[in-house]
Order: sequence, then C-alpha cells, then structure tokens
Amino acid sequence: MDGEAVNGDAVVAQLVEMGFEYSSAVEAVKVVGASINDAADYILDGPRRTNLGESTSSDCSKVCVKASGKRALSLSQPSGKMQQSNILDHFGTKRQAKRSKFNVVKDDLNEGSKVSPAMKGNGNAHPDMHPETKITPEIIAVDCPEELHLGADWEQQVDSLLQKHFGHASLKKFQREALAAWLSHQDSLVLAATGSGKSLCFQIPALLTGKVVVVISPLISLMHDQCLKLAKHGVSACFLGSGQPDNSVEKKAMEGKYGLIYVCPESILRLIKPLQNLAAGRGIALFAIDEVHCVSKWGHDFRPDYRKLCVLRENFSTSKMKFLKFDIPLMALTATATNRVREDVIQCLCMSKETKIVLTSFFRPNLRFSVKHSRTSSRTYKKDFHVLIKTYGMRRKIGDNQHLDCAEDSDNTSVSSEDDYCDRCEDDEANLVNNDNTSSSERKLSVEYLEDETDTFQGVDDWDVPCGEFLGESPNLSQEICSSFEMSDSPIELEERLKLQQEPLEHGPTIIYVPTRKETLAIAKFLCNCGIKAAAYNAKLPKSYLRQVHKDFHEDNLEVIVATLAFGMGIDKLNVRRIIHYGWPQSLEAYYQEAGRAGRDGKLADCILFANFARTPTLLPSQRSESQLKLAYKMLSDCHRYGMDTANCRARSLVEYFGEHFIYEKCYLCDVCINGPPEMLNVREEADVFMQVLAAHKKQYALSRGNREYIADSYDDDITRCDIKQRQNVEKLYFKLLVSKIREQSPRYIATDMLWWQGLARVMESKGYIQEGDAKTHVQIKYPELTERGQDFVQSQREESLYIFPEADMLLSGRKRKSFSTFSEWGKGWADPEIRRQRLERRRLNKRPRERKSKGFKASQKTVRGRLAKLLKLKSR
Ligand SMILES: Nc1ncnc2c1ncn2[C@@H]1O[C@H](COP(=O)(O)OP(=O)(O)OP(=O)(O)O)[C@@H](O)[C@H]1O
Ligand SMILES: [Mg+2]
Repeated sequence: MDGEAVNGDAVVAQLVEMGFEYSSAVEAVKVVGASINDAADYILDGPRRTNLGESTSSDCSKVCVKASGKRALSLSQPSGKMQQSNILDHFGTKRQAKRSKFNVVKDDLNEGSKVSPAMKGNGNAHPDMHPETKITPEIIAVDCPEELHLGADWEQQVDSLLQKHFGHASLKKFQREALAAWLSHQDSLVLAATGSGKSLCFQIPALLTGKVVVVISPLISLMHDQCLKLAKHGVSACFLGSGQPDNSVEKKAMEGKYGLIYVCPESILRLIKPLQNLAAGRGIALFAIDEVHCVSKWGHDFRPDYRKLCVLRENFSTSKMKFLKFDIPLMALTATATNRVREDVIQCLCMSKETKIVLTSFFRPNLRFSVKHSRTSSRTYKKDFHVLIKTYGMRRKIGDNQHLDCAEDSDNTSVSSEDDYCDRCEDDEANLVNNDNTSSSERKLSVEYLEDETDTFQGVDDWDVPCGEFLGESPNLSQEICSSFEMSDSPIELEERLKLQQEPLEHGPTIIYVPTRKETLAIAKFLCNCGIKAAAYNAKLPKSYLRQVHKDFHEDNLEVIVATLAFGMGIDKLNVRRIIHYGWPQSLEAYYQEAGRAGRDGKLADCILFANFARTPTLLPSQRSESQLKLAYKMLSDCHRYGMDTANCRARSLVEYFGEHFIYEKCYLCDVCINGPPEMLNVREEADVFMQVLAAHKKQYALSRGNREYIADSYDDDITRCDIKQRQNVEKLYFKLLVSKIREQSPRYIATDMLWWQGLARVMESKGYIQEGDAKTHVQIKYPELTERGQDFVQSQREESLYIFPEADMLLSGRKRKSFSTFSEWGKGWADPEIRRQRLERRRLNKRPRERKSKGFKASQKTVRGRLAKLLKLKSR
C-alpha cells in the first residue's frame, strides 16, 4: 500500500513536471492508478470526457465532440523506446516499398557490396589511403564527384532529377549556387529564408552522385520528417539519434545502404571511423550541417555538441584520408544568422577560407506580421483568442471550401480595455520595485524552480526514438501542392505583393507558441473546450503522445497546436496559416524562425505576436554565463523594441535585423503598413524635462563627489569602502526615481504613466541622447545616463518641436489617465481622501475572484513552490 502511494506521488510529480495542474494530476492518479501514460491520457482526455459526460454543458463542447470526429490526442501508443519497425508502422511508411535506384549497394552485407555504374572505375581501396583508416575489406573506394562525368549540362541533369523526384520545375537561384559550389569541392554557407528550400541543396548531391550525403540535424522529429518526405520522393534515407543505437540500421547506414544519413551532432564523434570507411566505400558526397546557427553561442539555439563538428574537417580531409582528392565539402545551412553568427560558424567548423557564402533574401513576402497587445488575464484566454475560435467555428458552419479571413477584427485592436490595463500598470510598477528588491538567493531559488516550467532547446532526443529507416517509394508527386506564390530569390514585383494584400486567408492549421509547458496544456484545454481540435506539445509530455500529435498535425487532423519551442524547428508543412506567439519570444532570431513555419505554400499566412505591452519581457530561466546573460538580454531587448515599434514596416525590421538591405519600400502586408503609423507627437516639453532632470542629477552628483573622495582617502576601512560603493549607485539615477522627480517637479505630469516615460526613454536612447548607465544589460533602460549628444541637447535649449512616433507602450498608456502620488507623497497616499477613493475604486473594478479554499484546494498549490512543498510533505510521510 505504501509502495503504491510512493509510486502515485512519483507519477503526480512527473505530471506536474509535464505542466499539468497539481489537482488534475492527483485526480488522474486516483482514478487510473500510478501509470504515467494512463494518467496523462486521462487528463488530456478531460474536455472530451466532460463533453461526453455532460452533453448539455455548452454549445462549444458539442462542437468539440462533433468536430473532433476521431480522437486527435490518443495516447494509445505504448510508451518507451520505439523500434524502427514501429515508427514505420506508426507513420504508415511502406517498408516493402520499391527501392530507390540510388540504393545500389547490395542488400546482403555478407555477400559484399556492389557499386553503381557511376561509382565504377576504381575497384580497390585507394593506394594512398591513410594507414590509420581501417577499411572493411568488402567495401571499395570510389571516385570523387568530378569523375561522375557531370559536364556543363549538370543543371539540366539536376532539373530532370528535380522534376522526377520532387515535381519542381527548376532549381532556385540560391540552390543552383550552392550546388555549383559543392561541384567545385568548395565549402558553402547557405543563408536563405525559412521554407525557401535549403534541404534540396544537400539532397540533390545524393541523387546526382550515388554517393552518400551525411546530414547533421538537431532534432529527431526534424530528421524523421525529412526522411519520411524523402522516402515519398523515392530516396532512401535513415536517421541515427543519440539514444541506444539500433545496430542494424547504423550498420546498414555505414555500409552505404541509404542515400542520406541524418545524424545528430552527439553521435558524430562515435561514428568517425565508420564514416571514414563509408567515405572509402560508397563515398561521401557531402557533409551538410543543417540549422547551423546552433553552432554559435551568439545564435538563439546554441547546442554545445554542434561546436564539436570541426571533427568533420579534421577527419575527412585529404591530409587525413590520402585517397581523397579533395576535402569532403561542408555545406552549412540556416535561415537565421546574424553576421556575428556567420563568422562564428565558419571559424568553429574550420570551414575553408574560400567558403562560398550563398546569401538570399530573408524576406518572406507572403507573411503578414503583426503585433498585438495581449488582453489576457489569468482568468480567461477568450479576449485574445476569440477571433481564432470564431474562425474555426465558422469554418465548420460554412464548410471547408470557402475562404475566411480572421486576421482583421476591429475589436482586436492593439490596445486593451481600460480595466485590464489598470491591472497591468499596477503590476508593472510593482515589478519595477520588486525586481530590485529581490535578493540574489531568492532569484536563484526561482530560477531553479522555474527552469522546470519551460523547455530549453538542449537535446536531440525529442522523440525518444534511437533511429529509423525510410526506403524510397516511387515518387508520389500528387502530394506536392503547387504554390500560388512561390518563394523566389529574385525581386518580387510590387503588383504581386499588392495582390497578396487582397487575398483571403485560406484554411489551415495554427501553431501557438507559449513560453511554459503549463500554458501549452492550459490553452489547449481552453481551445478544446471551445470546440477547436487543439493539442498541447511540450518536451515533457509522453513521447508516444508527441509522435501522435506530429502525425495528426501532418495529416491535418488538428486545427491548433499549442507548443513550447520543442515543436517544429525546420518542420516543413505547407499549409500552416497562422503562427501565434503568445508572450514575448526570447529573440528575433527565434521569432523569425518560428514564424517562418507559416505559409510555406507561398500563400498568405499570419504571424501574430501577442504580448503584454505593459510588462517588460523577462528572460526564461536558464543557467547562463555572464557573457551569455548579457547577450540574452540584448536579444530580448531587440525583440521588445521590435514589438514596441509602431512606425516601421515589420518585415523590413526583421530582415534588416539579419543585416540584409531591404530593397523594397515596405511589405504592404504587416499591421504597420496596413494601418499606417500613429499620429506623430511633439514631445519637446517632455523630452526637455526628462533631460533636465537627468542633467540636474548629474550636476548634483558631481558636486557631492569631491566630498566623498575626501572621506574615502581619510578612512581606508571596509565600512567606508562599502559606503562609497553604495553611494556610487547614486550617480546613476534609477528610472522610477527619475519619473517621480519629473512628476514632483512638474505638476502637469503628475498623471503621466511610467510606461509613457519608458517609451520616451527608448526613443531618446535610439536618437543617441541617453544610454544605459548600468554595466548590466536590461531590457528597458534602467539607469539612464546622458550621452555627449544628450549634453548638447540640454545645453542648446532649442525651441523647435521634437516630433516622434509614439511607441506601443506610450499609446497604451495614453488611453488611460491615472493619478499618481509623487515620490515625496509615498506612504501617505491612503491618508489623502482623493487618492484613497481612486485606489478603492480601482480595486473594486479590478477585483479578481478569490481562490476557493472551501473546495479543499489551497491557493499555495497553484504555485510551483506550493506544489513541490506538498509533494515533499507527502513523501516524508
Ligand atoms: N526549386 C524549388 N521549387 C519549388 N519548391 C521548392 C524548391 N525547392 C524546395 N521547394 C519546396 O520548399 C519547401 C521548403 O523546403 P525546406 O524544408 O527545404 O525549407 P528550408 O529552407 O529548409 O526551411 P527551414 O529553414 O524552415 O528549415 C518544400 O516543401 C520544398 O518542396
Ligand atoms: Mg530546413
């Protein structure tokens, strides 16, 4: 009995880690027993259970049952490691499918290998082979690409392969460039937009030469998707994860059975010797390093194991393998790399000095970017998602064949209703204070606990499947959807872009990205209850469930996936119509890559960022070195600025962030291009006051400085040094204090909002008048300091107006005039009848329903700390 209780606790703990509510976890374990899968299944099945059990509950839930048809979120797959045969059965790949014509090495390994006609010509291992390179006797060294008789007409050959296998008419310009570099044995760094077709750059060499292409890829789900696609196009491929290797697939891979081998970076070190054998046998045409931004600490998805990939150049070069005539080329590919990341990649992978940089525009002309103020309180998601709910609901009513446009909704403006807003401003000002008062030990505690609430991109084994093989079927081109607006790498005519503006948003699935695992479940549950076929996806959910969600997503059985960043890098589903970021992304790189999963069919798609403009975004908790922390803040700050910007075309901002010159005037699709920028404001007076308070503080500090230096010289003890250190902070004027001083000095600003001044500070910083005075980085400016230009600004006392486009938070704060006590009045606010009246009124308006303790659910169990404390208590019993 005791043992059962302990097991039950462990299962509850695991469920809480997955993101489920503690109370649901306890209930599930009570009902189905101490089985993690059954319990998760039970909870995930909740909405349906409720609907079936309480058929009269709401119209929404009726829709849900009807619409769901079959249950999208089945956990029917057994958990645990999945064998390759299972994965093929699971995804319906026909194992007995016809072999690819490029799968030329003989099946039965015991009988030795054959070589393709293209490979003939060199019957034995190369005489110059390095002595250290042990070659399995039956594998024969073959020639390099230039002996494949690819003449000047290689482009035609490629085009016919392309047509035959993939149904595309011709290569894109950047694909041609990448292939030309590979053909001349050059390394290449391919930088092209998400969904532009980078994969073909490394898939074609396998088709063209009959040699193997080794692809380093970061996630099993991504490798799986690509292998499955290749199999459908008649190309054999396999993937090798970092888990327990399945010797048979790995052995076959190393003997040259598959045209493409996908492998995670963690496994490369272990496979060096077998790969050298493969290079000497069937031959390796190319090493492709996909999602190569993972190499760089300056990128957004840094994976330490990617940095070890320099072993590829070290071990597969002419100096190491004497029979090679050229180093095996490296092709590194990504859609999101700033200049700094590019340099880091080339250096870290030891790519040659002649590396060809294939650079195309990052611009995705069919993506309609917008930023909206999130109106969600902890009570409901309805305010933000009502358009989505309406869209999918209406679709059922009018049928699937008609177009719907859900993006425009006059009600869904970028500014919230006033009552929500009041809530937030108070929270925000409280945050500013609390952030500063939090002791470092408390911070550490919160990181330790909170880290467990979010997914970080760390490991490859997102599916817990060691490997899988995919044998090429006859190419099924009917599955290809022709693009109405193909992503092109040549400039796009204005007319074409304007045409998109008129296009309705077609039907297709939505991905909602949220920061925490808990929110994936909460929002998915909310949407299911509203009749949407939605599913949660986070790294801690059972792997069998995650595979099922992938399958349902690809088969269009799901309308919405609510996911952490665990879902989707490089996922190539053509008809994703909406990517919603619910909460600030951690960087623009991450944002653009995730947004890039929309509209890969070239048709109009929405990329909506919902964020609370009144709150400063925070970094997701993670262990970071000091330099990494600084960088993380910088990236988050850039992202925040993007969201606050109301005047610049979104597509332009994003593309320019990656160092590209945006050749168009604007995109004509984003919220700024459509709605236009807000009316300009003359902030001359406010800017003057702001700058004068800063200048006065600086002057005051300089005057008192002499005294302090005198004290420091006279008393050289610890206490004095400590005192001096504290006083040094006075040099920097804390932002909140600055605003209080402004309110105090100029009564006409007494009702102005902190948010408004934060917006102004950002504008003044972008104009070079102020800078952050603190050594640490912050998302918002925290200790503003005058620059030289700022000094001039103060001294010049110019009369002319200073027009700016108000930032999003300034606009938000402008909607509601609030009364504030000045700094000197702090503490005595409640004594002032007017202030007291206002505060009580605000409280009354914003009153939240109290937690119901009567139902036996303690408020403390709503927090991570509370739940864990409860668990520990149970365990210690
Ligand atoms: N030459 C081409 N003509 C038409 N369509 C193409 C061509 N090359 C690739 N595509 C299509 O482009 C889509 C996206 O391809 P792919 O997955 O390779 O994108 P990607 O650049 O790797 O994106 P990501 O950065 O998100 O990984 C695929 O569906 C593919 O069929
Ligand atoms: Mg890709």
